[in-house]
Amino acid sequence: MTENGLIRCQNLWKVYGADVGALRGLTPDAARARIAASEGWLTALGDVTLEVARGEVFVIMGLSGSGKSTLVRCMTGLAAPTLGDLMIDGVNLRGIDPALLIEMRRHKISMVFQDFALLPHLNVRDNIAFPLRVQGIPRARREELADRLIQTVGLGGRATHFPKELSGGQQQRVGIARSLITEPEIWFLDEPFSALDPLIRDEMQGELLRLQASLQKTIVFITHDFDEAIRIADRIAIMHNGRVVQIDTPERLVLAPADDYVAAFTRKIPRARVLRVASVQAPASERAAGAPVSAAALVGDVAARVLASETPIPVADGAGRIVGSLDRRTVIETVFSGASA
Ligand SMILES: Nc1ncnc2c1ncn2[C@@H]1O[C@H](COP(=O)(O)OP(=O)(O)OP(=O)(O)O)[C@@H](O)[C@H]1O
Repeated sequence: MTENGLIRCQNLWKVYGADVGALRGLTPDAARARIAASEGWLTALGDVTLEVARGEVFVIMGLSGSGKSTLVRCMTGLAAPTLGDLMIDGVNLRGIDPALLIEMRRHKISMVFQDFALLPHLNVRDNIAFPLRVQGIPRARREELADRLIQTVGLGGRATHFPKELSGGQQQRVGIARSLITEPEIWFLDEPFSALDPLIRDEMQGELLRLQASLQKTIVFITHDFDEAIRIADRIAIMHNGRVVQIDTPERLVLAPADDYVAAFTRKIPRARVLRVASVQAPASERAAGAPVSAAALVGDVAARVLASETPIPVADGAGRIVGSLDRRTVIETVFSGASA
C-alpha cells in the first residue's frame, strides 16, 4: 500500500448472517477462522485490499453476486464493513463520527445509480440543484450552478421539464449533473448506463470521458460490459465470490490473466482494442518501409494502415527510435484471436 491512494481498502470483509456482530471483538486471525468455519454466513467481500489513485478511472467487473455493489456501498459508507479498514483521503470510515460521514457524503463523494433515482415532482433544474438545497445553499446560487451543469451535460432548454417528459438518456444526464453539483472529488457510478440503449450508452460514455478530461475526478465505475470498461478504464478490478482476483490495465488482463476465471472472463475482449503495438510487434526489419507507427498505439488504431501496406511498417518508440516492425499477419492474428472463443 502506498500513501497516495485516495481510496484504500485494507483486508476488507463484509459478511452477512445471524450473529456476525460476534466477530467484532475477535483478532483478525480469529475472525477469519470463525468466518471459514461458519456454515450459514455469506461472505459478500472476502479480504479485499486495494487502492484507487487520485484522478484514476477504476472499473469494477465480475459476475452477478460477486460483490461489486457491496464494495462500492462500503466505499461510500452506505454499508459498514464487518472487518478491515477503508480510508477515504486518509479518513478511516470504520468508527467514523456519523456527522463527519454525512459531511463527506454531501461534499466529497457522490453516486450515480442505474435507475437514475430522480425526484418525479421536481423539474430538471430542481432535481439537479437538490443536493445544494439539502446543504442550505440559497435558491439563486443553486439555480445558477444547476443551469451551468444543464449546459455541461447537454440539456439546454429542458430546465423546466419533469423527469417523465425526458428520455432515459436525458434522465441519466440529469442524474449525472445532480451528482456533480456538489463538486465531489470521488464519483461512484454503479452501472449508470446499463438501462440505456446502445447508441445513447455510447454517447453517455463519451460524455463521461469528456467530463473526466475537464473535471479530473476520481471515478469508481461498476459495469458488466467489457466494451464500456475498456473504453473508460485506467485499471479494471475483476471480482469473483467476494474476492478481488486481479487488478490491472485491460491490456494486462488479456496478456497475463491471474487465473482461469480471469482468462475466461476476458476471452471475449476484442484484442485489437486493448493490445498495444509494443506487445505484438516483431523485431525491427530491413523490409519495413513507410512512416513508422507508434509502439504505444492500439493495434486496432493502426490496423488499416498495416493491412494496406505490402511491406511491414516500422514501429517507433516515444523518442522516434525504430524499435520493431508490424506486419499484416500479426495484425490479422491480433484482430481475430479471441474473437471466435
Ligand atoms: N443486505 C444483504 N443481506 C444479505 N446478503 C446480501 C445483502 N446484500 C448483498 N448480499 C449478498 O452479497 C453478495 C454480493 O452482492 P452484490 O450486490 O455486492 O453483488 P454484485 O456483484 O453487485 O451483483 P450484481 O452484478 O448482480 O449487482 C450476493 O450474494 C448478495 O446476495
